[in-house]
Amino acid sequence: MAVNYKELGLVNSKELFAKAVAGGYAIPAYNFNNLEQLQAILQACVETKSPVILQVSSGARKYANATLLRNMAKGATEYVKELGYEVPIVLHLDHGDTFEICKECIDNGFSSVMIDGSHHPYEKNVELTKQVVEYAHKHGVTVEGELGVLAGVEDDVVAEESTYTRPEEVEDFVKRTGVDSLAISIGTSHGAHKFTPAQCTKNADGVLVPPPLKFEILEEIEKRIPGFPIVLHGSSSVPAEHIETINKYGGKLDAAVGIPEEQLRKAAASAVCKINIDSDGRLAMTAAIRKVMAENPGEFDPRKYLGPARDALKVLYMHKNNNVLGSAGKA
Ligand SMILES: O=C(CO)COP(=O)(O)O
Ligand SMILES: O=C[C@H](O)COP(=O)(O)O
Ligand SMILES: [Zn+2]
Ligand SMILES: [Zn+2]
Repeated sequence: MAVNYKELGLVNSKELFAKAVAGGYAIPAYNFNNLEQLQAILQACVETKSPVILQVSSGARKYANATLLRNMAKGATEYVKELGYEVPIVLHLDHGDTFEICKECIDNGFSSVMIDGSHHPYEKNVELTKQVVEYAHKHGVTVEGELGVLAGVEDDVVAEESTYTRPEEVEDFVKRTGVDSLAISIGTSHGAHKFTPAQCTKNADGVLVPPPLKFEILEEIEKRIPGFPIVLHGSSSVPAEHIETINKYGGKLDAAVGIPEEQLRKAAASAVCKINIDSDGRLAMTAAIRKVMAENPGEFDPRKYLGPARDALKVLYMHKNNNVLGSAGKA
């Protein structure tokens, strides 16, 4: 039996995006796969009074099970009330790649889906996206499409190099598909290894600074579809402190450089109204777990390392909402 998102207390992204574009901030889209990640996201968003998009990838769906996920989302809407502030929650499919997976999510309580047809030729992308939009809109579900390909790994697909979004395509794509938001490629990429040190320069403090995002492409896109909600994937900043902690306690993560927060702030102030962050959370969790494991080798109660991991995640998400995305206080 199909379950509509409204029965779970969720909202779609329509109104949140309109406010975010007008207000010059971005809604956080944080990926989750388990209980601790969900708790951290919700606690952080309630404390900062930020709307939130809970993102689930195909891999996360396989990992967590559709029935459990649906009930976790329902639990999320009740949990935030218990925490004392009812922030709006969107349950979003991240990188859906077929009509079938989008339909399955829509029928299982998701309030928003991404159909990522960007790996197909343009006309096929239009056709696939339009098919998803037609089904989704019948159920009040909002749809994110994508033009341009990000480098990095997404759901087991590895793109060696990015292909920037072609501004001359966006107007036609948005008109013909009816999508509610558009993910673009302007130099971000998925994963922790976005840039090699060789691609970066060192600033006065010795910090590696990667080449800037292609803001000129974003500006050109905004000119062609003014006020239309734009989404930025691959927006982890890869904090050096987490890399250092991971490596200090037995890990081996070399040469990981992400998107500087300054650039994300600039993007959030524009028509970019959804910023996707997953890798930073993975790093914060892993750093906390490695530290506990190394300092307490006799520990075998998962709560003793997942608890600190959850706390570290919460600190990270509060920082993003307060200082990077500008979403704090907007719920
Ligand atoms: O875009 C993402 C999820 O769709 C996540 O990007 P990061 O790997 O930079 O966190
Ligand atoms: O786009 C990629 C997201 O970070 C999700 O990653 P995943 O497919 O490993 O769950
Ligand atoms: Zn893609
Ligand atoms: Zn992504």
